[in-house]
Amino acid sequence: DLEASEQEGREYIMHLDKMAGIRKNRAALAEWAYTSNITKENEDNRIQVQLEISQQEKLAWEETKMYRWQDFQDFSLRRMFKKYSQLGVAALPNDKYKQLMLSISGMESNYATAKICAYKNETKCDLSLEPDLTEIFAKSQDPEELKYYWVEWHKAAGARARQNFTEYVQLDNEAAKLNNFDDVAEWWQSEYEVPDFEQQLAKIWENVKPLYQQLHAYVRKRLRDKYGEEVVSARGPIPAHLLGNMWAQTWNNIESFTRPYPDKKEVDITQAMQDQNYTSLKMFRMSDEFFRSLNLTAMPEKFWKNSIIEKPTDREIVCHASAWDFYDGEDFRIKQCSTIDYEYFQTTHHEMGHVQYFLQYKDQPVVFRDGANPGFHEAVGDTIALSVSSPKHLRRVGLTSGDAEDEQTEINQLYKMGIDKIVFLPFAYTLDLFRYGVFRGATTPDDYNCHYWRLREELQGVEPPVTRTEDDFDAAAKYHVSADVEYARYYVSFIVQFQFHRALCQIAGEYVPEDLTKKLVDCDIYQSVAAGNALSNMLKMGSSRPWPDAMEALTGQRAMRADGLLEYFRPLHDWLQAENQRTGEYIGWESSNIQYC
Ligand SMILES: C=C(C[SeH])C(=O)N1CCC[C@H]1C(=O)O
Ligand SMILES: [Zn+2]
Repeated sequence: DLEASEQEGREYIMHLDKMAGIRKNRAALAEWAYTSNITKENEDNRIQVQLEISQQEKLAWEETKMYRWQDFQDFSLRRMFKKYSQLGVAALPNDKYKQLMLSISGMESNYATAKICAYKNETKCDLSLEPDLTEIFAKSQDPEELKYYWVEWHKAAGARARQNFTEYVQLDNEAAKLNNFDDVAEWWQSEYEVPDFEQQLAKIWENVKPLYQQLHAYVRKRLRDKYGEEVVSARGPIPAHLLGNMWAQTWNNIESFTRPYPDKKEVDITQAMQDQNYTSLKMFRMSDEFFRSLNLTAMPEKFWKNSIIEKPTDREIVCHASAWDFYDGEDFRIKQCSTIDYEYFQTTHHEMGHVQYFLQYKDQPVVFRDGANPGFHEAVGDTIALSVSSPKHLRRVGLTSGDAEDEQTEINQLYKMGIDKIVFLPFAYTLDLFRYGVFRGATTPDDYNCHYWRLREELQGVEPPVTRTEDDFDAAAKYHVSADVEYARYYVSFIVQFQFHRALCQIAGEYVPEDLTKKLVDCDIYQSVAAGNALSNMLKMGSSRPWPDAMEALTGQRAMRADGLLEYFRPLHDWLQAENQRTGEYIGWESSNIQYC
């Protein structure tokens, strides 16, 4: 009868979940070994382990079909079975599975080991993306030098990945179909468990776009003032290589010469960190201390022993920052190639947020040890970093002596946050709108680069520094495209982190709507146990409930909405409108004169 089989089902799934934890631990160790020491031997071992594990997953998957779990009464039990009833890429036959793994690791190792020759010194050809090109893009104000490095990187990391990428699309779509999805786009979106996910993304963009266009217009004017009409036009897109970042995804590196009130005290946190002899370990210790001040969990001993927080000198590794759960309840790690600057100070909090989530849900069944949705996982660390980057907190830790808040300083502060958070949204939206089209077959290989730039121009208002053709494949010059990492998670994160931040600030008594002494922009939840407990209650849930339940637990809202972000940046939006009116700057952009289709 149903009762017995539900009890049998419970015993079975708890056993299967335990076995899954052991498999995931083994897979993570093999992947860590490879990405922290890129050798052919470690790549072969990683693929061998993934193949063996996929066999075991197939057997377990066959067994779950013996239970009529759809009729079970217990919500959690049904949810566990539902998740285990989806096999994933292991549904591919062995040879195709192996081919898919090879095409992805081929792209990822190409990206991680790509070396570029120095500008005006063709004999020095050992420059890496991290830290070399990243530092050049942060500091150089020479359009020709930036153009050179932009072109070389997109050749080495983008064009060279086109063949593997085309194969990956084909095989990953086959895996999607074996999981009863039309294509990978539908598979990725199923992670968000809402039927109108893509419409929600579009709605949010409509809400944020007016603010973005004002910020884009202001920045374009300031760049035109600096580089001249020949380099930056009055009404066209902004050339992508002038924005302080290889992908123009955040523009914080051009703050020093574009901020609204340049005569107000300069808040150069990178300089302050270097003057105070910050180390990578100090950044991690400070972040860990912030989480502990909220009554959240301290990093365990193994974390400090096993993490890699600086680029090794004796081997090649995947430098792109990552956080790792080894699913044994005690081994959690971060791998990143830290440099001592504001950007990596933020990244450290971002990655520590992932590990805090791992720690908070470590007692859930393995299958629920995940973010409520992928965007939630990306939002934890950033939410904490919103407090850390407030003038109040930076003064508390001695990173700025910034004068008391006045109107102009507040606009400078909101501008600094806006060129990080607002400008990121159209970039993130573009990356997965592009890949949705690719997976659906709407964008074919002979259109890949043209479609990519058409979207970037339409949504982000940027253009490539030089003509592009289909010999290029610029999308893969971004880590997540070369590493098969879905990107809508960051778009979701940059929206929900402001809903989380607002809720936490109210709980901490740091933000009181209409009370001008308790503004959202000044909020710092540091040492608020009440805020920490509220955050912990949401994080402990992992993916055991649909994400609207988790969102409601913390914010009282059940939907992701732009209102948190728009409320935070309201004063900046008003200022930008007035400023662009004053200068007569054209809002928006006409089509580019650069040939790319
Ligand atoms: C820091 C990570 C690792 Se999950 C990352 O990839 N991020 C963090 C913000 C956006 C995105 C990027 O770098 O493109
Ligand atoms: Zn992340």
